[in-house]
Amino acid sequence: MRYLTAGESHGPQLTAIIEGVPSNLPISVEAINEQLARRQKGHGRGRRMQIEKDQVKILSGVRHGYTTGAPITLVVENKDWAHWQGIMSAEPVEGAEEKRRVSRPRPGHADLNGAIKYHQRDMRNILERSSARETAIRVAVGAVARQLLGAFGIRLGGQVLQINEVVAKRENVTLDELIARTEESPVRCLDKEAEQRMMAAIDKAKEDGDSLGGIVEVIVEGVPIGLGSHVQWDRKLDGRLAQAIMSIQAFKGVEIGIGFEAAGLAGSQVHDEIVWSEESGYSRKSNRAGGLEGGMTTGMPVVVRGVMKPIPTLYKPLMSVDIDSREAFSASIERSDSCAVPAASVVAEAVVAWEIANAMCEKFPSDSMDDMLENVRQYREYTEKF
Ligand SMILES: Cc1cc2nc3c(=O)[nH]c(=O)nc-3n(C[C@H](O)[C@H](O)[C@H](O)COP(=O)(O)O)c2cc1C
Ligand SMILES: C=C(O[C@@H]1CC(C(=O)O)=C[C@@H](OP(=O)(O)O)[C@H]1O)C(=O)O
Repeated sequence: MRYLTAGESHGPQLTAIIEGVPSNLPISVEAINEQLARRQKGHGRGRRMQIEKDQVKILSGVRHGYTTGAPITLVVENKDWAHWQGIMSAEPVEGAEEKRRVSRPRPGHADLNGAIKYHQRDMRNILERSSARETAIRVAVGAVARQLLGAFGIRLGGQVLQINEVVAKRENVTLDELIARTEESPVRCLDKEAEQRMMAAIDKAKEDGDSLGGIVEVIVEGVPIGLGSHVQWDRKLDGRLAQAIMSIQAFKGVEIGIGFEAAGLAGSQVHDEIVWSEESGYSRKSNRAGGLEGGMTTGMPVVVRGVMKPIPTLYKPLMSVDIDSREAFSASIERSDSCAVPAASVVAEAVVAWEIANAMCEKFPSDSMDDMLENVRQYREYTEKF
């Protein structure tokens, strides 16, 4: 499968074209909208989230609730477009081009590098596309991938593990419990005490005109053994997951399993011992590898973490340079979130869902669900008996 997204933050809409989704997959618009609503929540979001009420429109590739095998077009409209029509118009509109021009690049955003690279004297032309508004349509794409995974009993959830200095205590919970409890939390965190401190830290940052980052985790259960491959660099699933997470706006690091902690431990403390039983075949005593070895799934839950840096736009801006005068000025202030880590955990789930679904489609014949369901069933039987 593959997909592309298009659309500006304050343009009329975001669009995605997905190709390669098996035919005869039931698609629920409501389930896509649920994911879109999850992404809009979270303590620390800015005023834009009160304007938008993200809803998907499916414009192709689905008929009467089922995929046909044709490319699927998804659209999420920007309600804020109403306030930006002249400024963002594709046709020239007299006097509108100069309105909301950005000439003072924000440190940490794409403004300056993009302006230089694309020969743009108005950095709005960079900001509009680099904006994480684009993650809305990626969550819609991820929601289609989730529905595909669901047909094979593969499920996933996510949580926030850290915001700024506040680290959540780890708890051993089932995936169902994780999903239910994070849904109730304004910061998508299981640890109630940490949740309160995270919210206080976000409020304080907002008051100070500052912003905060953090760490999110995604867990995928029910994945068959052997998705991805060891044979070629670009087929390694751990590498693809890392790219997917790093492609989310503001993500600066990725870990799989115990990740960076492995550097300080001996091999005997890291690798997961292999066991076999009559009922379930091969399994592991632990899952420090996060469900991936040699670029392939082990059948244990896939565990991926990502670190998000603090939001670049600051209401108390850092110093920058005006590209017209080249004099020192405070960076420009755009309406902004102060912390989007909880929202980003939903985005992380979406991009991970896509990569796992894509790996499923590569491993199994995937023109239609009919082919795929039968092949996955046979393969699971085979792996249990191996
Ligand atoms: C869900 C989400 C919301 C974001 N909201 C903002 C925001 O309101 N203001 C801002 O300056 N950056 C925001 N960002 C981050 C920027 O989009 C990102 O830092 C920028 O595109 C530069 O890319 P880079 O940080 O990956 O280098 C957000 C990121 C995510 C994932
Ligand atoms: C619109 C979204 O996030 C936006 C991401 C973003 C950025 O610079 O990345 C800047 C802000 O845009 P605006 O200035 O229009 O408020 C966020 O609101 C969204 O998540 O749907």
